[in-house]
Amino acid sequence: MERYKVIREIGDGTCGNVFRAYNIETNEIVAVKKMKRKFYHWEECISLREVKALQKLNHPNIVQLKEVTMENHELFFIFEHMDCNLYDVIRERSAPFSEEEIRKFMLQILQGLVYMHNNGYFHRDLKPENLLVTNGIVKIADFGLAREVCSSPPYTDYVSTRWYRAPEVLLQASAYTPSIDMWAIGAILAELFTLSPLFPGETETDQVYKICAVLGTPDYSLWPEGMNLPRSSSFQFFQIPPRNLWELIPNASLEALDLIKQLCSWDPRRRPTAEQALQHPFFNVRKWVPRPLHDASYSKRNEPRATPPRLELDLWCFGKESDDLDLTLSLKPSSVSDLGKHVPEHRQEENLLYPGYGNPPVQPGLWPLMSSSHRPLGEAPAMPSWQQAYIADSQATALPAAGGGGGGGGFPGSSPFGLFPLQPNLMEKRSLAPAPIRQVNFF
Ligand SMILES: Nc1ncnc2c1ncn2[C@@H]1O[C@H](COP(=O)(O)OP(=O)(O)OP(=O)(O)O)[C@@H](O)[C@H]1O
Repeated sequence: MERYKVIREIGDGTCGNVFRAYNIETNEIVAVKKMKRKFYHWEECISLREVKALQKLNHPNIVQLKEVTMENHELFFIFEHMDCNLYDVIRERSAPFSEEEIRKFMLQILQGLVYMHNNGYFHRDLKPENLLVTNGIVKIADFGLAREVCSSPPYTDYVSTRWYRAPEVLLQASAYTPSIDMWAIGAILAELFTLSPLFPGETETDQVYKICAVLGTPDYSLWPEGMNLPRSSSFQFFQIPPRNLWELIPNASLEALDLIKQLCSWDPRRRPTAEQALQHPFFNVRKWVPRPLHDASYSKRNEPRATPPRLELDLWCFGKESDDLDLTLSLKPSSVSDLGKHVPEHRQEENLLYPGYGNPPVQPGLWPLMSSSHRPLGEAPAMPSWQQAYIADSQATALPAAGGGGGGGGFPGSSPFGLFPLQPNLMEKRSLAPAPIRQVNFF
């Protein structure tokens, strides 16, 4: 370790202290993570999950482990240095991120996650603190809890941060899948919009309550397997109707709300995989511009916005011909003029992508939602076969071999997305509160 000179401490985690340091031979700035526990054998060190996972993972959106060193029974990881973590970035914001900024963050995180899941690992502790940022580049860090998908359940040592913990983990499922990472991604996506955590539970029970308060109480139709989890029988589910995500996250587009809703599905099998999430219309926004209506008020761009219209989302237009089977989202405004006021103010070049822009309207604005899975409304996205096999026997089943991305349930050229209708507006509007001082608890 004499090759490194510590500049200052930059992180104090559960497992280690992290320091900004530089290599005195090369002057390279690095992050040194000094593990808190002592190690007595080198074998102990190299069998650590963080080492095993990071040795195998090499991706621009995964923090790079450069070196592992043991000295006087102390273990040091030398990482590429990143400027800050996403929690710091969120905390320092005085105004919400634009959707474009959020899209850029999410794109990178999901790309790292696709790579990781396709290589047979899931993270199990995704949270803003574990997403490191330098000049807009985001990298996934802290693989201390990363699990090989082929390791055998039960997973008794799980200790992920509560606010981002998936319901199946809270309800003590003994086996779970990479979809627990997708739940965390949904919570993080929502937080990027509001700058506040979506499910800030103070205890495990409160955590389930907070989830119910947003998604509504689950039942057999929403999550049949969930009702039989060990803790479900002893657990008093709070009977709470779902909230309208639009009200909770007023600055998010319909596409973003839909992605959050799908990622934060009670049933892990309804959550899109990372690969599927990347195919969601949220990442294709320029292709899915709503058709502007012929409404004079829309052209008055500088006028203050009226109260948002009440919109009802619906799926329709299932034709009988195979070519007609793409899902189409219809906006059903309470009045045409309401919709005109609601239509987002896309920049000129975005509007140009919509064929027929400027034509007199003949029908409400439509977004095709790129589904060729032809599943009925409300059914879970098609589950990749590896995930089915994994759940089927609750035993070790390795993910398909890594590589450019083919495995892990991706559907190049198609997407599993349909929209679940947004819930009725049941509760009062939550304001955009400044990010709270975060207390992160572990069990
Ligand atoms: N490569 C890095 N570059 C810059 N900062 C880093 C780096 N790695 C970690 N940090 C900082 O240190 C903090 C703690 O790091 P890390 O999460 O790896 O430790 P931990 O002990 O495993 O933490 P946790 O309590 O989340 O399990 C991070 O949130 C981040 O702010």
